[in-house]
Amino acid sequence: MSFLNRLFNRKKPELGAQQQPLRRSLTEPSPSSVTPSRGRRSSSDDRDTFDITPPSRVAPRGRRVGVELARAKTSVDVTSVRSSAASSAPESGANNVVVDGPKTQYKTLRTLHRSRLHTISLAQDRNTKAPVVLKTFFKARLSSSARAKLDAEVTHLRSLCGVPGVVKYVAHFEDDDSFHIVLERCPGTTLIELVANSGGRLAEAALVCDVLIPLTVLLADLHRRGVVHRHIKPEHVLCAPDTGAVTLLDFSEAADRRARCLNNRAGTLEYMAPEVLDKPSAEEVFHQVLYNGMSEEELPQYDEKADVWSLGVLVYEALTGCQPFLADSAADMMGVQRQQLHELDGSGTPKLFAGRHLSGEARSFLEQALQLDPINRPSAERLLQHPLLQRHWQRYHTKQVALLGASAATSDASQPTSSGNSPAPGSTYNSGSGGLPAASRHQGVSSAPLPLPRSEADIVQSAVAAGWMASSTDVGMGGGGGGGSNRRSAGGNVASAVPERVLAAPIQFAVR
Ligand SMILES: Nc1ncnc2c1ncn2[C@@H]1O[C@H](COP(=O)(O)OP(=O)(O)OP(=O)(O)O)[C@@H](O)[C@H]1O
Repeated sequence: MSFLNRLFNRKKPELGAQQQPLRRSLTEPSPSSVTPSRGRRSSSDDRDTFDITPPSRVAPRGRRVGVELARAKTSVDVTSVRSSAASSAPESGANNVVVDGPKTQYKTLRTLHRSRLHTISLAQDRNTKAPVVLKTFFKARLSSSARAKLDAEVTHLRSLCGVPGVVKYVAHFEDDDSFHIVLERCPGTTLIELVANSGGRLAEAALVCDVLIPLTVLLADLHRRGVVHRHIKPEHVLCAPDTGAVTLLDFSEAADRRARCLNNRAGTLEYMAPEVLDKPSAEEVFHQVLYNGMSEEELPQYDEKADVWSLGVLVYEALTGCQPFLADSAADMMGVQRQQLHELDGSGTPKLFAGRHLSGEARSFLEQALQLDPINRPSAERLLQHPLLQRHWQRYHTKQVALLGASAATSDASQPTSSGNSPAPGSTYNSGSGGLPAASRHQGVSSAPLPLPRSEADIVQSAVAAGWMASSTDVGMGGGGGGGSNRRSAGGNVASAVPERVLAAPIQFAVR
């Protein structure tokens, strides 16, 4: 489904003169750092992937005009590195496989997704009848580094089990041929499908309430735990607007900042932050450490702000139906990002926003999340206070409260039970959440009383005072917003201009 939708629904961005259309043919050699183009490509390894989920609904064909069929889903290959590199083999329970259950316990129902290395299937636990997702990796095709990544993924999934919004780990085990990870089957469709089924782009209110707020809440939580996902993209976000649940998938690239240095390029090219693009591949890091005697700490590093950039790309894509940055290699991508953000069209608008119908708030949000310098980019926690989220927060919360009521009326049976795993240590959302509905627990909605709704004037005034926007005319404007904020963000240091705690997010977080 997502392959078809990507193929037909996602329009190419309108390219500036400097940005060349991507028309790489399949016979054309790929750049060495990039996986070969075929099907829906993955970032994290050398898998050529094909999503074979049958289409459920298809977006209107009218939106497909001008689709670039050869638009690259360019991915960086980071798996050829040997797993013994301390830097690139993240903290993991490597080789310490715990067998949680036999394969026969799970009845495979339908294949969702297939790649050279693995198959993802819908399955059912024969004992509990619980629906699960089975990720099966073919051992013969796994390099040692791919295996190390797999172990790291399991380690992250286990340690994050119970964290609202993280796909829930159920079990993992291996047999002679394969390695299996069993996950809770999450509700909803991927964001890419949601966008496609909404006619090629999402309305701002729907995006913010159903996706952006819960996803930013989740990222803020992960970052407080030291976890950087490094693989945020629409295919890895499952959304269920009906229940308010948003689930983040694929922790194969996740890294714990407290346990290792983030110094290698990882993720999917289109969603990769500038400070990640210019890092060496995992193999190059391995080489530097092993052969040149460099220590991990000597290599340039990046942090969780990389996820904030990817979030910005995801939001742009959902609102416009186009990917903001397209290039064939990491080096090209850095140039494209700079051009799109810094080069102005005739009317003084950055090319990225030229001809885009975005509200002033949406544009301001994107300008912040897509700051080239991570120092100027707000944290996920800080973005929760952005006027774009503030404006829709009341609606988001009202919806959550309605779900709470519906859930309470039904029964207490909404307690998560499928995995039986204990909650993650230190989870801020586990205690006292028993009375919340699944969706609310899922997204960490507090049961604390709400503050009074903020008036529009309040939001505007605070946004201007906080430096999110240059003037009140930037707020709520259609057609790309005011020029003032463009000019500021192009050269200004927003971080230094933003006073602390000017805007308070209505939902309070326990910061650990
Ligand atoms: N727990 C889950 N519940 C429901 N659907 C899932 C789940 N896990 C994966 N899927 C579906 O399978 C697709 C592929 O999953 P995922 O992206 O995690 O695999 P992957 O190993 O990262 O594949 P790739 O590397 O090709 O992106 C998702 O886009 C989603 O549609």
